[in-house]
Amino acid sequence: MFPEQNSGYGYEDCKATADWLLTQTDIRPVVGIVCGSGLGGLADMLKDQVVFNYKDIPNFPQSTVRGHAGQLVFGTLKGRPCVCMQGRFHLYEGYPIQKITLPMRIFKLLGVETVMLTNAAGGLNQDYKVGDVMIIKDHINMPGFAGNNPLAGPNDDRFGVRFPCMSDAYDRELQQLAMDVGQELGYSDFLKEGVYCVLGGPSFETIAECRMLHRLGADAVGMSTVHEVITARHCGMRVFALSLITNQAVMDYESKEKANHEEVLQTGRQRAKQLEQLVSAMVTRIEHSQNYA
Ligand SMILES: O=P(O)(O)O[C@@H]1C[C@H](O)[C@@H](CO)O1
Ligand SMILES: Nc1nc2[nH]cnc2c(=O)[nH]1
Repeated sequence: MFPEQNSGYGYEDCKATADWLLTQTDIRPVVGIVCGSGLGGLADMLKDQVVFNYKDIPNFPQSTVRGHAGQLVFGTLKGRPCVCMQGRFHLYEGYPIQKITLPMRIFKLLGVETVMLTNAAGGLNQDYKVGDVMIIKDHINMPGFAGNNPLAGPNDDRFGVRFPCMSDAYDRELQQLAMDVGQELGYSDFLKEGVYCVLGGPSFETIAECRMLHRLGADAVGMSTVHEVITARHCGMRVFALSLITNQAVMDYESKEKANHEEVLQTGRQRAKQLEQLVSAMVTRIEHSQNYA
């Protein structure tokens, strides 16, 4: 279950991949962006792009899900050097959890300081509507309750400590920045803040499961992000994450609604432009160790 040395996920493997990427481009990213299902258009915001197919990057997994293009895009966003994953990996694709999160460690070794993650999620909070954008303030890691945590196994201190704190996983300044920027852009009507719960997928939830998750304090449910957040925090990157509420979780036996991936992708397309505006405006205002003004 745990990665052995030479498993392909260790420090040396991540370093080899990061070093290889750094020989292929002069861009030295300080922001890393992860595109959720149907949100790959975020990568199109980058200027002066250098694009790698995942299949050409040593050690990198392959995207297998529709709506996840499988490209790593380097470029600049309003002058800030960025790297963007156009396609992420999920537990249900069959990858070991350490492989799903490997890109976070590669981000770190590329010099990334801030990670911005996006996902598509089902809304559990009855005040949420399809198309709302939920700024994630906290998470519930259901697979983690069963021991499925990306940090399980030997700890490599070069990345971080054995027992990282998660009560500050989601950077509060960045949450506030998102709210401020969202307000300036006129997005207040569809901006929310809430708790994201990750499940393993790929099946969507039953009605009883949705009711249970809601009672436990989750506002939205999905199949990603949390493993990446844990790994990113472990190695000391700042984290911002948001969910696009692509569908309403079915909570009622009378409902005719059925969760489906088509609706997820369709909602992504409808909100794409506003999400691009929000993320790009935030990127220009995040402070980094170097000044790009
Ligand atoms: O990568 P994300 O979390 O955005 O993808 C969600 C979860 C499933 O992969 C898919 C279901 O439609 O969207
Ligand atoms: N688990 C889960 N993931 C999603 N991704 C987008 N919508 C949903 C949903 O309703 N449930």
